[in-house]
Parts: sequence; structure tokens; C-alpha cells
Amino acid sequence: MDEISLIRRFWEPLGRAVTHPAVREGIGNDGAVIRCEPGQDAVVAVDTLVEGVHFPATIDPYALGWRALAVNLSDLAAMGAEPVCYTLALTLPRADEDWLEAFSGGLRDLSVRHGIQLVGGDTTRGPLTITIQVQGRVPSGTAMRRGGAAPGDRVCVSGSLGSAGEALKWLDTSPGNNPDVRAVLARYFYPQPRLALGGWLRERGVAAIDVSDGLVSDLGQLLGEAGRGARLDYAALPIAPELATLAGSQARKLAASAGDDYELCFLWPLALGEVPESTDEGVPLTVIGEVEAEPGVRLMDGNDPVELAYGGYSHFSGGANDDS
Ligand SMILES: Nc1ncnc2c1ncn2[C@@H]1O[C@H](COP(=O)(O)OP(=O)(O)OP(=O)(O)O)[C@@H](O)[C@H]1O
Ligand SMILES: Cc1ncc(C[n+]2csc(CCOP(=O)(O)O)c2C)c(N)n1
Ligand SMILES: [Mg+2]
Repeated sequence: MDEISLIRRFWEPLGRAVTHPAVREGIGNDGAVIRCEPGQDAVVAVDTLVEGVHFPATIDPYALGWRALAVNLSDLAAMGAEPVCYTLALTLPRADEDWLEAFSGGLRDLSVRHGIQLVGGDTTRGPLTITIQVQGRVPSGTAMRRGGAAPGDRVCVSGSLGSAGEALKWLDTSPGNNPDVRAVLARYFYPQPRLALGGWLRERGVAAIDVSDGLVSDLGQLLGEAGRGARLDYAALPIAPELATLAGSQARKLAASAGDDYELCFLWPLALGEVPESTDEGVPLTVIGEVEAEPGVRLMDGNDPVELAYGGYSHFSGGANDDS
């Protein structure tokens, strides 16, 4: 199958699966044309997924399509943006039609769920790599930004943490009928971007980050360069029951440092009152700590500091990736 037939068969139908009103020209020209609405700002983000780094070679292509879009939508969620459109740069070792059918199916199902339209891309031959760039929009001047932390802000997180990190241990095994293993693998393969929560936080002016590298590392980024820090209550980190069963005493360590969960971590100012236990749509919210003037993230188990050997994922330092 040549490049043009591949685009006609897989990408053009995907581009028609969602039609967003802001898209003037989608697939088929040298560039897509998107309407700039008065009173709106465009929000753009891009993430690449590389085989063996972000996903195992054995991944189901449907899950890969889902996951590649999900991690990008998660960045729009963290900005409080409404999804508009995306581009797909796909590098494939070969054009396997069954593989492409499943991969495009995963993309289609998540894109339909969130109303985001494929407007273009690039298809090339080489080692399997997927780059997706997403575009969203927010009312002008309201996108959520990192770095505005004030002492006393409550540090909060949505859902639960650590399950996707536990899944890394099970990627090469068959889950059989073990419901706990199935549950952690579902968290890893099918991230659920928190777009509704992102919009809800933006309306309240609350700064957020998505937890992709690991809580302690990502919270450090959210606190920004303003020199603030935070104290986190280790016992308060929300753990899913399946993670507690599979990881036992290691569960909270995973929740503090493993990535891939794509929950939102956010800083809730005291002026907004108590943090609700959940959003109106039922997303659980947990207070896990407090912003402090002193820089650094301090993880405390009661009065005892918890030392993490591993603070979060970094492409150019630590473990197997450390070639410095
Ligand atoms: N190659 C690059 N060129 C320009 N800007 C970059 C590049 N790599 C990262 N950035 C920018 O640096 C900032 C931090 O990037 P980073 O990838 O850590 O954030 P993220 O995409 O939210 O996290 P993650 O990739 O773990 O989901 C972002 O504003 C990003 O756009
Ligand atoms: C097979 C496999 N091994 C390890 C990991 C862990 N991992 C890789 S990149 C990353 C951070 C997010 O990436 P980025 O910062 O590039 O957005 C994490 C947590 C994984 N997902 N799959
Ligand atoms: Mg990134």
C-alpha cells in the first residue's frame, strides 16, 4: 500500500469522524485552516510516543492509538482547554493494514468521545514513533498557567495514582482472570484525560498539571520557578484498591513517583473554601498537602520524611536512560 492510498483509506475517514465547527480546511491541503474566534485563545501542545520508551512493542495497536491521543488531550485538560483539532505524524516500519485499522480505531473512538478532529499529519517509514499535536481553545486570557502557587494553597489530585506505574511490571505477562492486573493494565493502556475537570478548574482560576512523569516531579514543575515548595502527606495519596492489593507497602511509593496515570494535580487557593470531595461529574478529588514558602517538595509520613530513590521519569537521567 503506497502513502497516498494509506492516507485515503485511514486518515481521510478519521478526519471525517469528527467535524469541528472551527475547522475551515482539514486533511487534503498543504496545511489545515482553523478559524480564530474573537474572544478565544488557541492552546497547542505536542507529545511523541516512541516504542520501547513510552509503550511496549507488544502493545495492541488499538490501545496505542487511544494512548497517543489521550496523553495529548491530557495536556489540553491541564490547560483547561476545550479540544478542537489535532495532527498526526506517524512513522511506521511497514504498512500493515490490520495494524492500521486497529490503530486508527483507537484514535477514532477517543477523538469522537472528546469531539477533536484530525486535520492533517505526515506518514513516513522508520522505527515506530507517533507524534500528535493537539489544538484547543479557551476564553481569552483564562488558560491555566504554572507557577502562581501561594503558601497555604491546598495541593490536590484527581482520581488515584500509581496504578499505571504498577502496570509496567505486568506488561509482558498475560493478565488471565486476575481482575487487579487487568485493572492496572487498563489504567496504563487507556488513560482517561481529565478534560471536564480541567474546564471546571479553569473556571475557578486554579492552576493544574497532568501527572505524566510522576507526582513529585510534576508538582515541582507546577510550583514553577517562583521558589515555592510543598509538604505532601504520604498517607493521603489516593490509591486504587487494585494497586493496594498488587503492590502492598510499595503502593504509595508508586503513587508518589511513577508516571503514566494522567490525573490532574492542582493548587486550590484557600479563598475558594473547602475542596469538594468530587466534581459535579463525580471525579474524586483528594487534598494531599499544602504549598509552603520553602522551596522543594517534602513528602512526610506523619513526622517522618520519606526519601524517594526515584522521583519521576526523566528521558536523559536515571536508570537505563542515563548515558550522561
Ligand atoms: N523540543 C522542544 N522545543 C521547544 N519547547 C519544548 C521542547 N521540548 C519541551 N518543550 C516545552 O517545555 C515545556 C515543558 O515540556 P514537558 O515535555 O516537560 O511538558 P509536558 O509536555 O507537559 O510534559 P510531558 O511531556 O511529560 O507530558 C513545555 O512548554 C514544552 O512545550
Ligand atoms: C514500556 C514503558 N516503559 C516505561 C514507561 C514509563 N515512562 C516512559 S516516558 C514517561 C513519562 C511521560 O513521557 P513524556 O515525558 O515523554 O511525555 C514514563 C512514565 C512507559 N510508559 N512505558
Ligand atoms: Mg512533553
